[in-house]
Amino acid sequence: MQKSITSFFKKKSDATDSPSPPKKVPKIDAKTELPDEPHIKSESASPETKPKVEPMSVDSEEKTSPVKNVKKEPKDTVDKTTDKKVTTIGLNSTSASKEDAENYDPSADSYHPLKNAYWKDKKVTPYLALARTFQVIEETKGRLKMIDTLSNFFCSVMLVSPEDLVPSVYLSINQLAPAYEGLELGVAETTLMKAICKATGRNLAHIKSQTQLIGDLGIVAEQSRVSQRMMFQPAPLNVRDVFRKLREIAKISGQSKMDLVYNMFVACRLSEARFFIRSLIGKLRIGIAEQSLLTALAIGLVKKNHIDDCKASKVAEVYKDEIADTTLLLKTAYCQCPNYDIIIPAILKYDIKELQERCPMHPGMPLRPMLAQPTKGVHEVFERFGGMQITCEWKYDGERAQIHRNEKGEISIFSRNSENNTAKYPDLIARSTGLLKGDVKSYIIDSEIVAWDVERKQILPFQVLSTRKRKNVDIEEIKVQVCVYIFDLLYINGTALVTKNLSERRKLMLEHFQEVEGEWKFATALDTNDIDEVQQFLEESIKGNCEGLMVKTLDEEATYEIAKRSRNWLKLKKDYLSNVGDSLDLVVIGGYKGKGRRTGTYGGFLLACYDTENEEYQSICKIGTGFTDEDLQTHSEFLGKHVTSAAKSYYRYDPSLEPDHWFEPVQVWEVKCADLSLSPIHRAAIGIVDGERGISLRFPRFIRIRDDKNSENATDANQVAHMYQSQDQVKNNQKSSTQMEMEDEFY
Ligand SMILES: Nc1ncnc2c1ncn2[C@@H]1O[C@H](COP(=O)(O)OP(=O)(O)OP(=O)(O)O)[C@@H](O)[C@H]1O
Ligand SMILES: [Mg+2]
Ligand SMILES: [Mg+2]
Repeated sequence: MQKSITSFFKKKSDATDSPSPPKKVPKIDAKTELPDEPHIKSESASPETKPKVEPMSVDSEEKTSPVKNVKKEPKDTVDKTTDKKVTTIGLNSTSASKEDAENYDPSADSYHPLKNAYWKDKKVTPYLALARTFQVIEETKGRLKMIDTLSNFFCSVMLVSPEDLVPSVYLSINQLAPAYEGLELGVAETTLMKAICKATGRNLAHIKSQTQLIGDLGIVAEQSRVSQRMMFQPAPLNVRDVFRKLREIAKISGQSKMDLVYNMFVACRLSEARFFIRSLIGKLRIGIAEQSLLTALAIGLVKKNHIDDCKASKVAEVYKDEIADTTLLLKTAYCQCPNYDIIIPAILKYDIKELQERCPMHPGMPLRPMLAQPTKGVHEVFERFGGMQITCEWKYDGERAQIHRNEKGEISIFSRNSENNTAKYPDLIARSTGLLKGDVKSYIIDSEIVAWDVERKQILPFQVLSTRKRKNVDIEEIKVQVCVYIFDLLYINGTALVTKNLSERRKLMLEHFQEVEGEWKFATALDTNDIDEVQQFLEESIKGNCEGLMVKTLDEEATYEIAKRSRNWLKLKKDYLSNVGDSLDLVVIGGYKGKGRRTGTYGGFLLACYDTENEEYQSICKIGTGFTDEDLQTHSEFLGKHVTSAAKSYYRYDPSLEPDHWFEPVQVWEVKCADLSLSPIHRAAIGIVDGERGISLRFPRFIRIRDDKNSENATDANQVAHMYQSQDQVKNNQKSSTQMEMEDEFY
């Protein structure tokens, strides 16, 4: 263990001591070729090395639509706005030419989603059009431009080949199915390298060394294709076939998997090879996150609605309000129905205003959980709720679990993050019928799973739960027993309850379910509006091994707000009521090499919060406290596997903070601090509280890894601003404590 970390540091530190320029992605054009290895000439490759091309199935329409049958478009549809940058398509010509395909550019200002959709005659979206879209997105800096480009492509698909919208969307986020189904590609790089060798006649050592040099097998694959002359060109790929085949590849293994990859790869042209290979590796590298994708879809839809009276590039300005409304409706529907197979046909068929009712929640499909806001004491709770009826529940410190049962009696368990945790809890499934009372066919309950000491009949700390195995759990081998504390009911026997008030939901919960000692319990609750009783209940919750209380409205403003961090659920924690009120969950983006006792591991780290609006990570503090030696070993080993050669374009930081190594945004840590202050260096929440200064944490301390949160669920910039503003000293005199800011020293 120790050895591998030391050698990792040695290798990496060599690289950092004599910095080499960041690996650049070479621009590809038809003339770019990798230098041929001396013993292989691709054009005169021997018959053995020459790929045997087995073209994949071709859409029948493509085979049978002879150019002469394609109707000429009337001349009066000429798009006067089209400039030279984009090839005008299908206006005077009878069909899309090779050039149309190769020059396809949905980022051009003059792009017209209908006229520039060069595949409109065939109504089947070429994979090359999608690959070209990815290619221009990869070269685009700004997020808005990126979204706009994607929306242009989506709009074209909506107009001319709507059947391809679902596969296009999945391919854009590199998913094969809804995230909660957990169908993943992740083909090993060596398997892909072998397929590339076989298809291009290059040898493995060459492909490996090029990949090391360039840092991206996708680019290497593309360059290898460029220099390869084929005996005959297989039929062009299209989006729906590629998607279908990728799903197939994910489900099979061994030689047939390898063959399928090979058959697809030989049919790739130009940048198709790059993105096809990247899809298989599982990293598309174009940075389209879920929220950007939903926005792009919404804009695409508005562009489609106004295709006749507005140039695509102007739609964003002219129909600003409609875009905002559409985006909100789409994102809201996605929170209760995170499934593009359902949402996309619905947006194509119905008015967007009907989306929510057309895509209802149902068991088996996770919904985004309602979240709570922090408070710093009982007084703040009463200030907020005034005379409203409230209830206090113990706040259990385990793992959030949304437990679903569908009509067929199948149970699924989802994490806070909508990940499918069903395989982690076969014990819960085995005992799930004990919970039912009366006639229950389907349900969705909201709960917290905690580790349970069977002998002492008491709750165990979170740390114990986190040692439980995650995958392929065998019920006989379970060491950590769990008890589920149920606190809400969201769906029962075919009816969604989210629009009902908590008191009603709770009544139904008590009616349909029963407690089983040490297995299923209702969260301990107290309905009271007496401040002393709340205080006392808080003390009791701590004695009962809980973190504090959740205080919730019962009858007024008491619906279940999907995906919202609601003011109607307040957290009241005992542990750090003092100044900050809550811990933060932050993303590790960089590491500083340790000195002295910490030599050989990282000694400190750079942390960031996530700004959901700009989709960027903003530095918030350096941290070097709270780690055991073992923690540092574990972190260094894990993060060492996620080092990147440069900061991501979506990291915001001051150059003075430059760490020894940058990391991919792959891990979230829970961190406590003494307080938050304005900072001239850090960028968290910049522009929200102060135009030029961000916010940083003073005396940050590592608490634990948050495996149940992904980087985009990290504490958001708005939450940071809110936490800063609600500190007593800020509220009292609104003055910053910049001078007090200190950097931790790492030893
Ligand atoms: N009675 C309860 N009602 C609601 N949530 C509860 C209850 N008991 C425990 N919890 C847990 O408390 C969480 C809310 O507080 P917590 O500080 O743990 O949030 P978190 O997971 O860190 O997320 P965030 O900080 O984003 O709110 C819920 O997500 C749930 O997992
Ligand atoms: Mg928690
Ligand atoms: Mg928290």
